[in-house]
Amino acid sequence: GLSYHENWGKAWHSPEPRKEYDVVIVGAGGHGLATAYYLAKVHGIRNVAVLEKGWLGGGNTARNTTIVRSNYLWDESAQLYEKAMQLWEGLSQDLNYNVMFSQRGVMNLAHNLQEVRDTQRRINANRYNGVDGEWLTPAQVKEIVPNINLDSRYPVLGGSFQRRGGVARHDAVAWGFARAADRLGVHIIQNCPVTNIRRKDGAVEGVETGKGFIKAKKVAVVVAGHSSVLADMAGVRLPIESHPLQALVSEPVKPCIHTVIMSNAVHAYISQSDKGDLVIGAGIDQYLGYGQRGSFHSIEHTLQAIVEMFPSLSRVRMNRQWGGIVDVSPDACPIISKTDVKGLYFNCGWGTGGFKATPGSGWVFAHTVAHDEPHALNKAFSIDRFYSGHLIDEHGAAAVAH
Ligand SMILES: Cc1cc2nc3c(=O)[nH]c(=O)nc-3n(C[C@H](O)[C@H](O)[C@H](O)COP(=O)(O)OP(=O)(O)OC[C@H]3O[C@@H](n4cnc5c(N)ncnc54)[C@H](O)[C@@H]3O)c2cc1C
Ligand SMILES: CSCC(=O)[O-]
Repeated sequence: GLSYHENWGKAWHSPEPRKEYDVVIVGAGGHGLATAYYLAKVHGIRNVAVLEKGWLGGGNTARNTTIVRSNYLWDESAQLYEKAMQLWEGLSQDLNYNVMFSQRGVMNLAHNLQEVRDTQRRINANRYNGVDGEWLTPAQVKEIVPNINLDSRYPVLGGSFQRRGGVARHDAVAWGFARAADRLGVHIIQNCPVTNIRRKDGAVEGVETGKGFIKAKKVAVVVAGHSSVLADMAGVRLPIESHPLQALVSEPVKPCIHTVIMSNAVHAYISQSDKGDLVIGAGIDQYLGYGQRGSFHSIEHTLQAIVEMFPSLSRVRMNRQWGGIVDVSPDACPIISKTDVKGLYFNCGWGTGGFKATPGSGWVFAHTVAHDEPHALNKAFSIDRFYSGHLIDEHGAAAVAH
């Protein structure tokens, strides 16, 4: 370990890898770091290494628009995301690190009769699962969002509102989980790409990395957009497509958006950061790619949609645009699962919406790795569903259609 002075101010150590660990987690994004934390805290498994090819929290965890909600349609999804929501509500205290979770509400707009019916159905389904949600009339939408244009080419006929939803500081989530896991003895090893997953007699043996071979009884892969790359190393087939997903922020302006507003039909969503930037996003670029960038037409389409809903923002300057690589599954639901290789587990397929699940994803994945069996909350999200056909289609709740 480091002396007090060496360690002073460091949130986590940077150890050299041991030759062997009980569990190796590939990917130090929010989900991987949360998995390590809950393995150590809940299951007492501390001989764990999180291997990260770049810097911790540098992937989608650092690149997302930070929306947190749990108002998904199907029981399996609503219960999993609601577990995450409940963990969010105590996360800063648990990690002793302010993740800046701001429950300012999340609004999903309806622009035609079908969306009205689908949205009201989802609110009722949410209530069965103990997920808060209410229907807003257009007047109620306007009361919460005074500068919205209700009468654009896509008239606002109402919307759902989840008041417990909101936003969080994405970097702080990664830093909080990393610091807490480190203090429980987890090794977080950055600049350590996994280049192969070694197997023997149908079981995982360990991983080859930029820092040499590391033996492990269990390997848990949480690499989001690179999931297919890692799966290929282990001969595992995943029904995952990797697409660019872009977002952008404006110059800081005075507080004018006090909640999160999402529209599937107009195809954009917006919130305002504590610094005053308007945080804007939409759907994926339709081509497959591993570049953390996207096409200009996606940004243009998104801004047209935003100006359609908020004409008053038409002269605000955009400051930054970026992209991530999202791992989209056929039913817009995650795969949190054992595989046919003994001791090898995958947690992926979160697509455009996994940040909101971060604590819940880590919590159930840690259980799955510790017990070699899924928790009741992720049992339905096994890779086998793509063989059995028991999909859980959440494209409608994915906020901005993939
Ligand atoms: C622009 C954008 C906006 C989004 N907005 C939202 C939102 O508002 N709300 C929401 O819920 N979700 C949102 N998402 C989705 C969300 O960001 C992701 O689902 C979630 O962050 C995935 O977390 P993760 O830890 O699994 O992945 P990541 O944070 O990407 O972590 C995976 C890590 O694995 C590492 N890795 C990859 N290959 C290797 C290797 N071979 N060896 C070692 N390490 C490796 C990567 O470097 C990376 O650090 C958005 C995504 C993007 C891109
Ligand atoms: C990128 S979309 C965010 C969400 O799913 O709420």
